Amino acid sequence: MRTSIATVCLSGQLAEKLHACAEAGFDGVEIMDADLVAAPESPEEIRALCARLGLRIDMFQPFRDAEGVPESDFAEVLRRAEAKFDVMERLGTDLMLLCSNVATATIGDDETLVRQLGEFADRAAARGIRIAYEALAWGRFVQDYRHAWNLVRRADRPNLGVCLDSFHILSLGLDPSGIEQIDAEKIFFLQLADAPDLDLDVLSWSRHHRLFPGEGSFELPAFLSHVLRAGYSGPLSLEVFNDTFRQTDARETADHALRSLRWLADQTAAANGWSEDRLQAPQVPRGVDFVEVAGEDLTELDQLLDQLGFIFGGRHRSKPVRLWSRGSARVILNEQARESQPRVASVGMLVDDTEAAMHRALGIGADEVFRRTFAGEQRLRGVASPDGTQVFWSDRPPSASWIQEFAGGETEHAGAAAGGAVDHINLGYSWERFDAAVLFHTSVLGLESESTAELPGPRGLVRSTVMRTPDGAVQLALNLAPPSAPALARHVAIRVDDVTDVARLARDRGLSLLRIPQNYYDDLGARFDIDPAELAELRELGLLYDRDEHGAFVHFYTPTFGGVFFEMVERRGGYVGFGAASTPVRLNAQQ
Ligand SMILES: O=C(O)c1ccc(O)c(O)c1
Ligand SMILES: [Mg+2]
Repeated sequence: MRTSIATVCLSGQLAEKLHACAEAGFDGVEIMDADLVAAPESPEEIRALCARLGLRIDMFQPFRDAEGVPESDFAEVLRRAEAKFDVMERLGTDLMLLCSNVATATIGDDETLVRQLGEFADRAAARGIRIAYEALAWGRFVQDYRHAWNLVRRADRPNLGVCLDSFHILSLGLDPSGIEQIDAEKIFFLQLADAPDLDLDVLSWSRHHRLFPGEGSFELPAFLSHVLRAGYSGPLSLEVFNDTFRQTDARETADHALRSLRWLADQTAAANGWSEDRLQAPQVPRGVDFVEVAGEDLTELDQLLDQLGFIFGGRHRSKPVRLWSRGSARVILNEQARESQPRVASVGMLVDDTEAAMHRALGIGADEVFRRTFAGEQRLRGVASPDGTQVFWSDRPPSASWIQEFAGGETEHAGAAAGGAVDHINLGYSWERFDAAVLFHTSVLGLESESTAELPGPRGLVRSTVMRTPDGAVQLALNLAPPSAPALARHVAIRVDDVTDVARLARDRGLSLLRIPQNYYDDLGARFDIDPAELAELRELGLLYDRDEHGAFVHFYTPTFGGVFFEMVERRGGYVGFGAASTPVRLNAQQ
């Protein structure tokens, strides 16, 4: 599989983009005309730079508004084209992307389109250039790839083929299986992009909201399967117009982009039983082994965990690290951190095979992390997620030999007796890293995106996407902070049998829970036909409440310590949500 990427995906000037693509490991690039026009380097210098970086210029793109024009205007189209053929010659690339006409077409009959495409191709042929014709979803007369293919077939020129772009095909809901009817040698190029489900005009959707494969809702492995079954063997190229990636560090985006292609190639190969491009299958986590909070001084968190009924599991024998547990929920407090603010530094995942999990992660392109260990200590293997939070793997069942490294606490039995488990972990991301985080959790951990909600907070809308294992054993909520708001604190939610009990215990031990306004309880009474005694108890303890068709959810939040807080939850019946309705109240209370 050769990999390529359109320069339009990245931020910066053209030369910077090319460096980023090469460093990430792409084989080639599609150079966007506008990027070249704005570059200080000549086409010859860009050509030399690409050669030095080992990047092939796979395509020059796009040429617009050529076909379907009155004959009197077509001479001008050809004059423009010749000027760009000159540029391509200087760049040393022979493939030009021609988009279907969106602006100047006034003639929509196929005879005219075929004749003009043929003439355009003949001019290109005289220069040794090939033309890849792409149906844009908002083209004036040509929007459907099957229409574009039909015109190309009828024009019947050896140097005229089609460019397939997953966005234009899947955004219109076209059946991609027709791709298999296209002659393999006539698929000149393939552009790949994912996108979220949006009810938006297709032009704005395409220009602002495309995503890398694995981050949106298109069925890209199925799409790519059709293209490969058709016999396409050219590069897999990413063309992602996205406001966020245009602003983020080009190096980071290029790495992120290549990971998305590795994921897609692997998924596609797996779906078809092909052995090429296969990675180690993901080790879907069976549960959370531990959550590590790091900070300079975590004594307040020792107190907090004690108030929440966690049992002290001891001190690490060689590091300033302490263990607390409640049922199967284990929290590690690590004071080796350089930064003073407490934060969620790592999450341990229980898997069947840690080596396989590591292999998978490295195959996708994640970066391995190293922790200093001493003789006789278990060396945990793991990788950094896009924002630096580390993910470690532990073998299941929790043989947890690392637990033996802690001494001086209560027995593990005491911790187990307290009862509890990690229900979910809520991770806040800045706007630049959110999509990369979705891809990381999809591709490395094998989690699936569930629902996305937008919740009003005092500093703007917070977008929240739930990702979980198919069996729900690991549930993460990925939250996207509004761009101007401070970083979102992260939290760990612990599921207990009786949250009311835990709240009373915590209060008796001196913990002040997050203060919930009385208006919230008045509103609860309006939203639900709730037993007055129960409502009074919720109000008295400061508990939050939600209900769905399966059951109820009762929960409370602790105050925030630096970048971390805890939530204690009780699920009654088969309640499946996360109490999203009370999130705006929580965000305001935390202000
Ligand atoms: O939005 C556009 O103009 C545009 C240009 C080139 C492409 O390949 C494409 O898919 C869209
Ligand atoms: Mg395209």
